[in-house]
Amino acid sequence: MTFIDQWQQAARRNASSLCVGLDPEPERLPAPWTHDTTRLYDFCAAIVDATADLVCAFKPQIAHFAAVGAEAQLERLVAHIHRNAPGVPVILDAKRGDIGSTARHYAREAFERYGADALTVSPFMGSDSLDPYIDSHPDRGLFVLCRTSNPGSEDLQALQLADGGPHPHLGAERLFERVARLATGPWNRSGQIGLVTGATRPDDIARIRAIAPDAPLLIPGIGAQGGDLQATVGAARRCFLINASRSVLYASADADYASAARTEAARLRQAIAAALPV
Ligand SMILES: O=c1ccn([C@@H]2O[C@H](COP(=O)(O)O)[C@@H](O)[C@H]2O)c(=O)[nH]1
Repeated sequence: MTFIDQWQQAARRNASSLCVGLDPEPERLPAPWTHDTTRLYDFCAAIVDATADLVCAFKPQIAHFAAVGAEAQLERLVAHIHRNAPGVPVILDAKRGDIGSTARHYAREAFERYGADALTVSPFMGSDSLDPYIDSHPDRGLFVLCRTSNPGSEDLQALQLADGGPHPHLGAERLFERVARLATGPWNRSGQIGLVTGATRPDDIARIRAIAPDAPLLIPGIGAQGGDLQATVGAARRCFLINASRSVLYASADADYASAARTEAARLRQAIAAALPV
């Protein structure tokens, strides 16, 4: 089954557009695990078990594991998701971007070593940096960074392009608009490409939706980053995954962290549904 089919089935089954991000911070683990880097798996697996019926995807962030030498825990965690939350896809957030044999190794790492169903990638090196993923794993998803949620996304992504783009009379195309057009157009040979666009800029989500009416949008920035849920959902309209990491993982700092994560995930799932246009 392709990534998009799997994700859409999970979204329907759980009536959810919520993606829970798994970004474990050793110093924020509940006692007695605080600072214990051997407990990332245990912490995240409990979050998965508490929220599996409330989400359309999980998004582990690779750096949170690799930085402390916990790659084996990430492998176990993805296997745990596939076993305990069957059909819920795993989006590995690694923001890879390279060419040729290096990109082929990144594809093997994400899809074979970790068993991810989709991967986040950078478009900076152009179409041939995506080809190795598509050629080796055409059924897996790729989420291309388009308009990211951080303040620095303004530095490059908002720049107007000197060639103007396809409709210069409407204003010069901006870099993120070009990424949206190319990544979901000619670069999308597998039909499994989506875009990452931050909830901190709902107007630009609306612009991206106009360029790519059917593209899956992975939207971080709700919760800890303060994105406006109502405006975000109104702009994306359909075919999106709203990611929340810290606001779910650390809903409680105490032993009840998993049930608190469930309460927050249920609240978010409901708030997303309530914000959908009728
Ligand atoms: O534009 C982007 C792209 C990726 N991220 C990642 O999403 C989560 C957000 O975590 P929160 O705790 O919900 O803020 C994190 O893994 C980021 O690396 C993003 O925030 N913005």
